[in-house]
Formats: sequence, C-alpha cells, structure tokens
Amino acid sequence: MLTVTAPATSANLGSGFDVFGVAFDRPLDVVRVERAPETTIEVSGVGSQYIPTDPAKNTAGVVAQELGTPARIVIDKGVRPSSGLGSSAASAAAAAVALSELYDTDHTREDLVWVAAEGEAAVSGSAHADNVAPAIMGGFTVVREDGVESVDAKVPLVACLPETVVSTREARGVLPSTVDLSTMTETVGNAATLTIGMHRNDPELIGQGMAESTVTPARAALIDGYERAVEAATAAGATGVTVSGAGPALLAVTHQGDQRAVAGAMVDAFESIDIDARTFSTMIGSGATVH
Ligand SMILES: Nc1ncnc2c1ncn2[C@@H]1O[C@H](COP(=O)(O)OP(=O)(O)O)[C@@H](O)[C@H]1O
Ligand SMILES: N[C@@H](CCOP(=O)(O)O)C(=O)O
Repeated sequence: MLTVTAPATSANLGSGFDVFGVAFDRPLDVVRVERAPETTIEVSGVGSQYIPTDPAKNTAGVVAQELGTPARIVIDKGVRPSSGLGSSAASAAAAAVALSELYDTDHTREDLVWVAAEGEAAVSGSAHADNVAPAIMGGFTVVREDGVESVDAKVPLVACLPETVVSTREARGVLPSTVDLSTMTETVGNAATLTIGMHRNDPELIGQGMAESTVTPARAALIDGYERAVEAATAAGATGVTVSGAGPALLAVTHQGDQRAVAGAMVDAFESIDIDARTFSTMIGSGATVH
C-alpha cells in the first residue's frame, strides 16, 4: 500500500484566526491507501473509537469522494481527535496527498489544500483550510480565499494538551460575529508582527504577535486551567502562549533551550487542578510526506 504521513498542526496562532497555521514535527497520522472499487475506511490509534468509518463522515473519505479516487484507506491516528492539534486535518491532508499520488492526478500541493478543506467542512461545519495548509505544505502558512503562502520558518514550539475535549464545531459556536474597528487595528498589527517574526525566525516577535482579544478569550473560557497554564509558561520563558486551533491544546513559542521548562510548567499548572496533560516539543516542521 502507498503510505503518507501528515503532522499535527496548530491553527490561528492567536492573531490569524482561520488564516495562520504551523506544521509540527510530531505527532503524525499515518494513512495507507490502495485502489478499490469503492471507498472503505479502517481506523486505529489514538482516539480511534471516536472516529467514524463511514467515508461520508471521515475527513479522509470525503477527500476520496472529492478527488473521485475510490480506495481502501487505512488510518493510524497519532493526533488525538478534538484536540486543537488538527487531528481531522492530518487525516485529510495525508489522504489527499496519498490518493493524488495513487491515481497520479495532476493536482499541486496547493490544489490539495482546497480538496482537504472539504474534508474539514464535513466535520466542523466550515471549510477552514488553516490546518490542512501546513499539514500538506509544511512550515508557517497563510491561507486566503485565493491562495496559500508558506514560509519555511524554524522556531521552537511547545503544545500542551490537557485531558479534556473541545470540538471545533462547539468552539466555533462561541465566537462573536463582529469586531470593532480598534480591535481590528490591533489584530492586524499583531498578525503583521507575527509574520515578520516568522521570516526572521524570531520567537520574541512571534510571541508578541500572537496576542488577540476576540477569539482567544471566548475559546479560553472553554478550557479549565487556561490562565494558570499561560502564566506558568510565560514565567518559564515562553515568548507567547495562545489557544491552539479551537482548543483545548495550548501553543507556546519559546527560545531554543526553553522548551523543557515551558512544557513542565504547563503540565504542573494543569495537574495543580487535577487535570492530566501531555506536551509535544517540536520545531515548525514539514508537511505531508510520501514514504
Ligand atoms: N480522520 C479523522 N480524524 C480525526 N477526526 C475525524 C476524522 N474524520 C472525522 N473526524 C471527526 O472530526 C472531529 C474532530 O475534529 P475537530 O473537532 O476539528 O478536532 P481537531 O482539532 O482534533 O481536528 C471528531 O468528531 C471526529 O470524529
Ligand atoms: N481556524 C479553526 C481551526 C480549528 O483547529 P482545530 O485544530 O481545533 O481543528 C478554528 O479556530 O475554528
């Protein structure tokens, strides 16, 4: 079978709601495909009991439908579902690259971003592409309606995943529908600062540019221990901390050498209120890889 891996990703980075994303080095989903008369899905791995095998409800199955590439699709989940680490996107991204390769379609990686986003639409109710873009293209990505830009940034990150579940669909439901002008100006300034930081591989600028005051507080309210974990990570040297995607994971940016301290501080903060948490220390990584 043809094997493709796609990584966990973190979307939004605070100031880039539905626009910014970064690829991790790990964890990864492994997707194997072979041609078949009709699409079937098998799922194993982390949280697989919560993932539908009906192709119409699984992001990888929706991708097969969109591409017109029926296949037996075998998914080994490394990215826990409903984590804020792009679990549904990792499968969609890996499936898009695998099926395109299997059927030798002439899609570019950017084309496949929009195909994989249809898989996301099927599970979250909106075709946001900010997880599938880095999962397919790697690096730091910027998604607009008419294109995807990517920067091969190298910056240390720590993701902290508490043992709670927040679905993207639920976390989109708590968002305000409007922002005022001064908030918009502040957010544009922060997003631009973050983008310059990515170009310079500068954790200070990226951390400052992650600040955001509309989406982040609404989502933080769904995560027990959020403020405590942010304070602990900041005291341990994180240059910025925000909600990863729709949560419940948190994303911290650090200087080289500070990841271990920041990871430990966040785990301790959650454990102090009896919530288990695990961390992933990673650099910004590559996108989907054919093996
Ligand atoms: N291949 C898949 N991998 C993970 N989740 C999937 C997949 N296909 C469908 N889902 C569904 O998507 C939801 C998880 O997606 P989402 O809430 O966006 O979380 P995440 O932030 O981890 O992507 C769950 O309801 C899950 O059952
Ligand atoms: N922009 C989306 C990103 C959702 O990411 P996920 O990893 O939680 O699926 C949003 O903020 O809703």
